[in-house]
Amino acid sequence: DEQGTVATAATTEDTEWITSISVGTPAQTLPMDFDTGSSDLWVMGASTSGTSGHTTYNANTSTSAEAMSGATWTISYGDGSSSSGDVYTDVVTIGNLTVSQQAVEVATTLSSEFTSDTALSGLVGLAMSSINTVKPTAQQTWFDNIKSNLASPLFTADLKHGEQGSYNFGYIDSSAYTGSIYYADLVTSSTYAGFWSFVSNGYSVGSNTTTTTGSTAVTGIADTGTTLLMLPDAVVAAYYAEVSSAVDSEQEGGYIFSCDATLPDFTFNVGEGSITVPGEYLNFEAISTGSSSCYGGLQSDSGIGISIFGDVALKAALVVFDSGNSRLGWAAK
Ligand SMILES: O=C(CN1CCCCC1)Nc1ccc2c(c1)OCO2
Repeated sequence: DEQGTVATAATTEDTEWITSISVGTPAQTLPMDFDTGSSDLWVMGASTSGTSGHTTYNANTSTSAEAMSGATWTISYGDGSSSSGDVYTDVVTIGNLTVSQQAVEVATTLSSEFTSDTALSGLVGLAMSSINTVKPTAQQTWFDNIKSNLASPLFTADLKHGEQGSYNFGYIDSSAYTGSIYYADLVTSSTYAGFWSFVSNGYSVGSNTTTTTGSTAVTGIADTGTTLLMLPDAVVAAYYAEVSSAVDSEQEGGYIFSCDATLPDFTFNVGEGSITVPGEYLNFEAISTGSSSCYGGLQSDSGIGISIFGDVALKAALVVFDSGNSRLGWAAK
């Protein structure tokens, strides 16, 4: 009945959270992006071009590494980034929990988004193994491999605004949240199968004084690998209608507003309850260094096909990825 916890820390502007894992024997420590929106654990290889400045994984120096002959993988993400390569199995330890034969996908090709992001060595996919990209045989995620050893078949994400957070495996830390955990069942329809997906049946803009509420039902995914909160046009327009300086900028590819604007809170329903994202989380960053125009943390999901509750929303909550009960839990903190 194992339990584990691992610290995670955001890069500048809360753009991505980096979490260290150990791979191989002797252990190679790698800074990774834990991504509940995908299901491949991949690492930059020591001999891969474009990895200078990165910490990389060398299967040749790991006595526990074994090549998975004939296996390959290739993945592309919603932001247009991509990577591909071959596959080994090796020992992978996260927060003192060890999977002895984890599929470790080694990148031999990397898009520029990854070669230029020297903060990370790869990704730990934490969505369902059904969407793992390894061929000819899809591989299990690290979580699916460790799950049966855990006290409870779940993990939690506790990302924080501008400070260190944590991922816990096998238990819910009762001191990490306030009030109740509100649960929503996973959505199993084809578009959402494979993701930590749920339906939010309403939202409101602003704190309890002036609020506009909407009954738009939003079906989205809890995605630690996506920075922003990406919701349907109608919801996003209703939010920015309360921000007098906001405009939907073609040039910037989304809503921008005056950096000194006081932004309203954004509240979305989950099950019997709701989660409130503080207005300050919805000012993502200046559109350029020193600019007085800022880019919104809430943007439209048009063109994506699904709504995404990314880090802007996740850091307002303790989020429970409850595999055992096929549900997602959200609690204030
Ligand atoms: O691509 C991602 C997340 N992805 C996680 C792995 C690292 C690279 C970024 N999110 C995303 C998903 C849909 C999108 C989008 C971004 O921009 C427009 O549509």
